[in-house]
Amino acid sequence: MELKVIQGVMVKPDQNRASRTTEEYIILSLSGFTALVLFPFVVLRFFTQDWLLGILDFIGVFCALAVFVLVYTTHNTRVAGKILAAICCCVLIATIELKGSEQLSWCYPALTALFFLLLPRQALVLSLVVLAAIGLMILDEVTVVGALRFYLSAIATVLFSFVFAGRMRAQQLQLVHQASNDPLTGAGNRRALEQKLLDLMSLHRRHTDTVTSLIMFDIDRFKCINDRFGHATGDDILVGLIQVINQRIRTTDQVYRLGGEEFVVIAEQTPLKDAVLLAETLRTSVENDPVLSEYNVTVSVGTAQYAEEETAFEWLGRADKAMYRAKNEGRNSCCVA
Ligand SMILES: Nc1nc2c(ncn2[C@@H]2O[C@H](COP(=O)(O)OP(=O)(O)OP(=O)(O)O)[C@@H](O)[C@H]2O)c(=O)[nH]1
Repeated sequence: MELKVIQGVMVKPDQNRASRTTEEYIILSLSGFTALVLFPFVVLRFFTQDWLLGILDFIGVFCALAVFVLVYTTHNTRVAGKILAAICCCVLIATIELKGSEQLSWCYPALTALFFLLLPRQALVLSLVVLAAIGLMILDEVTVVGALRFYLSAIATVLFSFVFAGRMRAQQLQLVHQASNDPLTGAGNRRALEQKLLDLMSLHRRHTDTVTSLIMFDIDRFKCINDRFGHATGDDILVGLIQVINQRIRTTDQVYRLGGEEFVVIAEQTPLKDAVLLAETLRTSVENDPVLSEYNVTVSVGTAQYAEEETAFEWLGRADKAMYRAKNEGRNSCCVA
């Protein structure tokens, strides 16, 4: 593949950084909304000199705003989601403890919110714990029928939310997989490679002692293989090749399909000398694989360690040139940039 073709993998950091994930939008809206809803209550409590609840609501508003600022500035949703879930539960329990069963209706929005903030199972467990705690608190206050009505409706809300959140999460994971993986081989696609390179560029800027190598390889004379055995067999060979590669690389490393029959392995925390050994292992594994060898499948490989200050495009370009040297030197070999 010529350099102009891999130019498609261009890295646009600013454009990427500007976008926010769905999780960020959910937490920003929930924290902003919580602060907005609670704020009138803070004013009301202080106005009616209900100091304890006023302070409690004020803490709720303060924490919700802190979470909003945290996510807005750092894009970190994991910690923020947990903090916001904890605030939700604490404010809910404290309000019911102070004001009694008249505040029970706040359970429904608060427990539903947990499913937006945590993983479905975490939210389910926390909701049931909170409901059990509330049950103990209101034990003397409500009639058996009242308790039954509350519990049935609250548990139904929790279960509906759990099922809905579970479905949403499964669909989201499926979409993420489809958007970042090549449908034929299951390897990461160009979009995933571009994102990985973006992350690596940012990592190298922050930690200049980071060492990363890139291994690019291309099947030799794949056109002849296709012509001789058919396109369907060619497809099977691509799938088999990725299986062989996946068996040889670390579980933390990933192989990406750059296009056609050209692939890239990003070897993190791997200096050039180790990457060269890995490249040779990959080449011999393909050559000696019992299934691939039936079709005389071999690969030409180019390896390049990331050099400080270079762009992702320059890095890929060096590996690409090394790979073409391997092709020109007779194929089924490895060259280093
Ligand atoms: N079966 C199959 N073939 C593909 C796929 N993508 C690309 N190809 C084929 O890969 C072949 C690539 O051919 P070339 O770029 O000429 O390279 P080559 O024959 O491998 O020769 P060298 O790279 O010079 O060793 C073309 O025939 C493409 O049709 C695919 O998804 N499935």
